[in-house]
Amino acid sequence: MIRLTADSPLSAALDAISEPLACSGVCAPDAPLALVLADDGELVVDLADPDGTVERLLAHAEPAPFGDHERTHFDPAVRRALRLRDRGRVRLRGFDPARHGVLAEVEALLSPRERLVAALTDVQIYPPGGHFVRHRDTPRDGDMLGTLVVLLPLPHSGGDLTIREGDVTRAILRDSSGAASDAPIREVVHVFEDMPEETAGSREVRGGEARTVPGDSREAPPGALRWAAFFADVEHAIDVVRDGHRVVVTYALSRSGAPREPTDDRAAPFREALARELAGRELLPNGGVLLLPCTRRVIVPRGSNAGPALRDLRGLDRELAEAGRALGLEVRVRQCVAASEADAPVDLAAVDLARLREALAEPSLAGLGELVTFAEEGHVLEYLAGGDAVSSLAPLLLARDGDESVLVRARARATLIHEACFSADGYFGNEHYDAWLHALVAVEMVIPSLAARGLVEPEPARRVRHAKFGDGTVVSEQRSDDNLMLVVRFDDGQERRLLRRFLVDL
Ligand SMILES: O=C(O)CCC(=O)C(=O)O
Ligand SMILES: [Fe+2]
Repeated sequence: MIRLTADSPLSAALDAISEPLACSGVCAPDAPLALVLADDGELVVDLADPDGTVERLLAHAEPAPFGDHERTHFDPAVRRALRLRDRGRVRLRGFDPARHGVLAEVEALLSPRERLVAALTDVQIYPPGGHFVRHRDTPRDGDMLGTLVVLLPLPHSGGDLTIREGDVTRAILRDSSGAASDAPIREVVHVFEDMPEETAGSREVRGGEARTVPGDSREAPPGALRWAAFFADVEHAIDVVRDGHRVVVTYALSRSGAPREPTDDRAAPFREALARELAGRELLPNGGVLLLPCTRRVIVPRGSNAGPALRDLRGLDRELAEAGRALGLEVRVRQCVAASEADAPVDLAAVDLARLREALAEPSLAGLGELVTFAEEGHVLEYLAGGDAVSSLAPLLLARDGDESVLVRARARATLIHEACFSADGYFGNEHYDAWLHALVAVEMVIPSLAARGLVEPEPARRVRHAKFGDGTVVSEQRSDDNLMLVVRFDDGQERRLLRRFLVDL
């Protein structure tokens, strides 16, 4: 197994591509805002009477829980918020993610090849002191890709929605205190993983790569809606609300099955580097498999026997897989296990090996069973304690000897399959999960040998002479008992099998 590190052209090309994680924007409602309840009228969002609005909402609310493994808990230290009792059946009048073009924006960034659908899942009210600690959203099913949060225009301060990736935390949805006053009404900010902190969450866009929705750039009126969308596996948190009530409507964003044409060629630098490598002689000369650890997790059903497919890859990972296919390579997905993120030191005492063993025994993770032993022997723990900069066990665990190369990816957001097993500061979904797991995967690209790539020089023809048959070209050599025989195609067109000693080299 070979590790292609950051100084290799492929790894360098990969790491130079920035990965979008989230986007946020502002848009105007197209009707007076109201939450339409399933069978009990509607809750009007009255901008002239925010207190009355909140009071009406609270009358229909219940405490919001969070999920911890197979249990659902209420604990204000983790999540202090209320939610509408009718939440799954509520409709928001005045805004629709598809109608307002928000869905199209999110697709362009987070799901370039597949249309998304947005399902309203929750209406949450954070009172003063309300918050939600760092967590990832519990997948509702294998199609869930991200979360869209729409902030209702009710005055409050604090309660920023922040995302964290690697060691960078940024606000993607801020309180309404004046923030929207000079915002163009339809401008959308794309948040890239390596976007400098000072531009994050502001309206500045990153040179060339972020797009602004065409259209008017009027001042945002006071009733504008601010929204943010992010991958569901991105860690996020709601800071403490200082004053007022923060009210958000959240939508699950799921893959719809309908294809979409990508609007940008994000993977181009990698595809071009790979094309150059395939034309050269260094990469897997005897053929083999190139492994790219993914940055986004995929969602697999617990207990399923089928591993993830290409379609299950998210964001840039999918684009990279398609880049391999565009070059004619066979591309597959391999499940793997990797360490917790390097910047989040693992509390070794908190590691629950029994849980890890249980997770790895999942049929969908078949083949990873030996890792249980690996973990039990303490290797995983040693590795985690080492805080390897690559933050991935992938290079250690994925590859078979000999015919495989692992591309080391600086931003492989490698996390244990069942990160609850290893997370020192907890993993909290919105509800408990009982059927779906986040899993780390790698893209496998089958690299043909140099010969199959047409890069092997044909052996120069070997000419011989026979006293009777004249000159000919050696086709093959055969050993018969102790005699060396040559098969020769003579210039008269006949092939003959003759003892070596009756032939002279020319
Ligand atoms: O309140 C928000 O902005 C997001 C809420 C959230 O993270 C969740 O419901 O999982
Ligand atoms: Fe969340």
